[in-house]
Amino acid sequence: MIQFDAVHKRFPNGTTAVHDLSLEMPEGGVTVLVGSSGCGKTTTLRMVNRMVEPTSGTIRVGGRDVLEQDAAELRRAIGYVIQQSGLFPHRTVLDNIATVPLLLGWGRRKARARAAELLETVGLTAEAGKRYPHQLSGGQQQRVGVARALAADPPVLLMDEPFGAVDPVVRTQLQDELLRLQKELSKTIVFVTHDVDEAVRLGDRIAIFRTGGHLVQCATPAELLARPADDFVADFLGAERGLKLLSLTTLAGVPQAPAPEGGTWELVLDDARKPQHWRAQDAELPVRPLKDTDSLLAALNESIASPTGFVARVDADGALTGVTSREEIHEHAGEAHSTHSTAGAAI
Ligand SMILES: Nc1ncnc2c1ncn2[C@@H]1O[C@H](COP(=O)(O)OP(=O)(O)OP(=O)(O)O)[C@@H](O)[C@H]1O
Repeated sequence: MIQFDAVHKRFPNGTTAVHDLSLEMPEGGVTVLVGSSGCGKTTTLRMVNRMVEPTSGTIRVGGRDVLEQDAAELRRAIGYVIQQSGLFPHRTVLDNIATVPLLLGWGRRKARARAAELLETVGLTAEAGKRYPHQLSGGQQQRVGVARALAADPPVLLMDEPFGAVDPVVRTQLQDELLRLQKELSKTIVFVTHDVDEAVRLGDRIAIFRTGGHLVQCATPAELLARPADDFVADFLGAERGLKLLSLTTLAGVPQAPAPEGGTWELVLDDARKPQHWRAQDAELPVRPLKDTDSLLAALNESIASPTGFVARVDADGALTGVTSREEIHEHAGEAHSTHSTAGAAI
């Protein structure tokens, strides 16, 4: 969908922001651009909709060279979300969302109806639509930014650190929302972030840049974590690279057994067989039951916190299906790691 072919960007002051970039961003997927500050992520993103023009090389969107298209038209066909949401302060939320449809000549009624529909899609109430941007929280403003970018249903979305300015809890919620929306909409998304965890969570592919606008590696999150191309990538991914890899593997294939009885600690269930807590003679400790869709990393974490080393496993309704031991989780964690590390090694 988006193709960079030998793209260079040198600013008039002599700074090379992007160096000989060849990269394909697949249709319907999320490509995350990461790297340290000043490595050319934003410049790369902004060349897609011609907010920055390349010095040389070709960028194609949907097979068409962006330089051969009218810049304003191109921009209207590409959604753009930035960190500070970029909303117009003197327009209501609903009118902000309706901006591009109005520019496209949809007519006020149709544009507003579309905006109202999108408010709901991004989890905001109709009442929020009547407010002005400053009357919303930072997280809500970011949701409006996403709704505005989606308004004309563009096939491509460019997102430049869209969740960089909100606290970690809201950030996780916004990431979840984006993943949910993406399942429905399958947009081609280019997403810039500094945060490796965010990249691993959201990316179908991750492109890592280093200073001077050099692309070092572009791969799926699992490939990248298991087989970083060089020390720069390994350092960038951090010392917990192995643990991050476990966040990509689910508990589904890990066996479970009936909860043990008669030991020091007992798993207490309610009438619906939902785990409540671990109980000993004169102590109670919390339990965090896990579903098959939870990650091996969450399981490892819970097995360390559990007084018995057992993780309680539940079905979709939260009822106990069995337990898994710390040893079993360790063994599967090791296997998951070696599978990812050796997969493709023979290619
Ligand atoms: N308009 C400009 N004129 C001159 N130099 C620029 C311009 N825009 C960006 N640069 C330089 O180009 C390089 C890449 O900038 P860019 O904003 O693309 O990096 P980035 O990876 O997005 O950084 P950050 O993560 O800090 O946002 C930097 O050295 C920056 O100072």
